[in-house]
Amino acid sequence: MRGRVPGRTVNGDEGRVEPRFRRVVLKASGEALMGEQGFGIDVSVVDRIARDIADARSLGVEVGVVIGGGNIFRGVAVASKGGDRVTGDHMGMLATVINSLALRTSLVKIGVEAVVLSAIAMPELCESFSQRQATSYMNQGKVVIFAGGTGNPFFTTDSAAALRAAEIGAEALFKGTQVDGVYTADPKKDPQATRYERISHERVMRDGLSIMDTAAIALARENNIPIIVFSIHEEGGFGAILRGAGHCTVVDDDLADLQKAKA
Ligand SMILES: Nc1ncnc2c1ncn2[C@@H]1O[C@H](COP(=O)(O)OP(=O)(O)O)[C@@H](O)[C@H]1O
Ligand SMILES: O=c1ccn([C@@H]2O[C@H](COP(=O)(O)OP(=O)(O)O)[C@@H](O)[C@H]2O)c(=O)[nH]1
Repeated sequence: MRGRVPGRTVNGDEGRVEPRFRRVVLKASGEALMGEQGFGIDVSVVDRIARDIADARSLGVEVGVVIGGGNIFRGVAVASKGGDRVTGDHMGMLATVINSLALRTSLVKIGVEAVVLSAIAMPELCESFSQRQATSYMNQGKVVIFAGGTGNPFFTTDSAAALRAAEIGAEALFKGTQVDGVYTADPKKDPQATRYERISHERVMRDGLSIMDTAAIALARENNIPIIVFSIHEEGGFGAILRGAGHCTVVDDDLADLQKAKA
């Protein structure tokens, strides 16, 4: 598989590719939503991510989405200045609700049915999360946006994404982030870092490759969920990977031999 997630060409229809996964969770970086602005939401970025999700839906893939809140607020920012971490995390979780509402708007605008289910009850804005309701909506082909993270402080939206992926029986967790995969070291700090095409959950944790928090990776591993790390900035990247092409790192314990790839 070598870092690729092969789709299957449908018999007698050379042009059509059957995606490998039927149900996935996409974790979209909150930070990415601010585009060039430095803060908040750049609607053109949200619209573009919505188009990529619509593309995945057109392949028949059921998509759940978790969006981060780093473009607006992170709890550690408060804690690092001596503030209350729990309140800061509550603010961070509210930021993810703002982003989720923005994504729902962009999806609905292009004709994709989408619902927001929040881990924190705010009935005037959206429905509350329940596993049963989420699964029901996914079965109906709606895009389900999981807002409010896990609903608990001291967690991240990466953990929320792994949790929701396990709850709804997703076959893969796509982490759409600032970089195009998992590297031997942080590529933003080490220009010599090289990208893995495939690597195990175990190795990511053992080598401290901080592409995702350890709790999220451990949860995905325990539930045999592969993590596909790719760049959320690459237009069409999500769909390309689902079709068996694209640029990513596959994190999966089923992949016996670990290979370092050339970038
Ligand atoms: N070994 C690594 N491979 C890839 N990225 C890494 C690695 N170590 C640290 N990073 C950094 O992790 C960042 C992604 O994590 P995070 O900030 O949680 O992103 P997100 O905004 O998607 O939640 C990347 O921008 C990258 O600079
Ligand atoms: O289950 C969760 C998920 C998120 N957060 C808070 O929400 C912020 C935004 O989420 P995250 O940092 O994961 O966003 P991203 O890095 O993906 O933009 C976090 O920093 C936390 O403060 C939290 O407390 N619990």
